[in-house]
Amino acid sequence: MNESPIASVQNVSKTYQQGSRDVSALQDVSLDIGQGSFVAIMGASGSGKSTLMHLMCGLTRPNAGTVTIADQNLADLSDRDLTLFRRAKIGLVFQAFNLVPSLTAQDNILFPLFAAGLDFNTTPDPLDPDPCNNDQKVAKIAERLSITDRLSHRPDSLSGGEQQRVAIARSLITNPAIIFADEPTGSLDSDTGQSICQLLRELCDQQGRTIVVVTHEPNVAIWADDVVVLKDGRIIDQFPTNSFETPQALAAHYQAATNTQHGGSPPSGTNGQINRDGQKNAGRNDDTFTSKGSYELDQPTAS
Ligand SMILES: Nc1ncnc2c1ncn2[C@@H]1O[C@H](COP(=O)(O)OP(=O)(O)OP(=O)(O)O)[C@@H](O)[C@H]1O
Repeated sequence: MNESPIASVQNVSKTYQQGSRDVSALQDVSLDIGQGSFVAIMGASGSGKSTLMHLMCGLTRPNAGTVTIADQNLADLSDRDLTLFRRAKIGLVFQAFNLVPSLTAQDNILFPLFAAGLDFNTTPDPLDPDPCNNDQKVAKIAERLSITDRLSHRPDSLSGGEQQRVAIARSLITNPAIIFADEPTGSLDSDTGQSICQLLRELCDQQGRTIVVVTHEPNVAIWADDVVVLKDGRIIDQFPTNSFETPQALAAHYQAATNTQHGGSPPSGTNGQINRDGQKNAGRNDDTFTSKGSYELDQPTAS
């Protein structure tokens, strides 16, 4: 990684309070994500994937360690400023799409722009070399995502794949520094899921987008550049996907990593940005928290 990472997690630990018990979700995790890379975070249920993603999104704060996104240490932001930062700099994509049912696709896509206090009708997007107003911006993104003819439709008249494309368009509208996708194909059939993966890959390759995907699925992870494996709140392995020709081969390596106490064989091609540690049992024992689609969404509840 030649330049400073777009996302940096350093020695981060997160413990949840559950009644009188402490539940350790992450232990001394360090991870750097380079600008323009596509990273998949894998791990069994309860391994800490969503917690790590929430920390990087600023949806929750660590008990120890630092999270830096686009050169901003999130600990230096008040809750309000953190919300504003998240709206402007971070794109979120969810398994359940989380579109507002009463809004058209066009208005769903535009929503984060207004939530972030941006308006390309009055102030051109400084990050876009081709100045355009709000509608032109939506049109441009929609064309890239092949949803131009769906913009006037509400979510209930869109297929699952189209809804996820709208959700990805929504995540792009503010030109975020990084896009986080939590099980983005989890509600889709396998072919549609693969087309969404291909789209994410193209956004990375063609537009230099930085993409972090949380997934259980090797056939999603194989589209990434690198896979980070969590087990019991620790990173136990990190490997580039180009060593694997098929999702099955990737799955075999992943299984080997998670079945051994300290992870799989030393990852080839790692860049020293990942700390790998042994395991510590955290266990999953809380049902007050749902990792899928339960985030603070910065958008209105459907009426
Ligand atoms: N709000 C919370 N309160 C108490 N414990 C929590 C809370 N959130 C997560 N945990 C616990 O932290 C650990 C990590 O949870 P996390 O949701 O990050 O795992 P995950 O890998 O994303 O799981 P899944 O794949 O099932 O979504 C688990 O033991 C979980 O029970």
